[in-house]
Amino acid sequence: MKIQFSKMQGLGNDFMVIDGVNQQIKLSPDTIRQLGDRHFGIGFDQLLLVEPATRDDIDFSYRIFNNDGSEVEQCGNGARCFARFVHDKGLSLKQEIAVETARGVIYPRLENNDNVSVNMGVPQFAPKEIPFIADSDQIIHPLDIDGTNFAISVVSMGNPHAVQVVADVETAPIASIGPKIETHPRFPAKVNVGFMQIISRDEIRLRVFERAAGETLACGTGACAAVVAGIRRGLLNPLVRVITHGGELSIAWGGDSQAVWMTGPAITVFDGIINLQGEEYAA
Ligand SMILES: N[C@@H](CCC[C@H](N)C(=O)O)C(=O)O
Repeated sequence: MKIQFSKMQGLGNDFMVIDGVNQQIKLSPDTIRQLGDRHFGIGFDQLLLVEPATRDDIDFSYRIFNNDGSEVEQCGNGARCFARFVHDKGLSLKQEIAVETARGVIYPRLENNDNVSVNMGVPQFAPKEIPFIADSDQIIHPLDIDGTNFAISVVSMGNPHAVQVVADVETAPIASIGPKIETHPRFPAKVNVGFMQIISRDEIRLRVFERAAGETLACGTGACAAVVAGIRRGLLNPLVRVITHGGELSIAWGGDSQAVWMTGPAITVFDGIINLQGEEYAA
């Protein structure tokens, strides 16, 4: 079975994007892991599967898999690449698209300057995947790691994030503390771990140790979560420039029950065809 795909990236967070509207695709977690391998496969942080809408009021469904094969609820950089993909492949002529994800509908919009803006929905502060946080008014939660308390803010952008403020993202212990927070027993569904350095009320530097994927060059939902956490902590203005190792995003949030807006690039690197064996690839 041959599968056509595009390799895409948003700020260096990279994706294998598959048209599941015109191709019948069924991939096992094992296969996704193999495809995601940077030496033996195509290599990506996440695989995005574009599928037909299940309802009349939306345009597409969109499924997201980390490169370990696990399916996740949301992906910000992926949402921008998804919008660029359906437009460039002629699957939709609309400038603004309604897309169903595992955790609600989001609305990517193609801008005239090649950027994509996405209404990422309303953040949540006592997400159901983090049962110990019953009080959404509590903005900072202590988290014990090997006897040291880390002051984290928990934000769900559909997927879970634990954000902390650090003095310098370049020297922050991402590789050692990231996995410990990701797999901390207080996060039974695991968590994406954000390290945010406040540069000013309008600008942050951010590194994210992503759940299942490890540190990526940028994380879109991580940027939304960090800005929301910073605004709730009284450290940031409603419009913030987020600088990552892969480039910059603009994140806007008006507070309370308002949706978060994310704006940034979405780039196609190449198109490809992969020849896969086995019936699991042909539905
Ligand atoms: N890179 C993404 C987030 C992908 C999913 C994440 N690793 C999770 O497990 O929730 C983004 O840009 O948001």
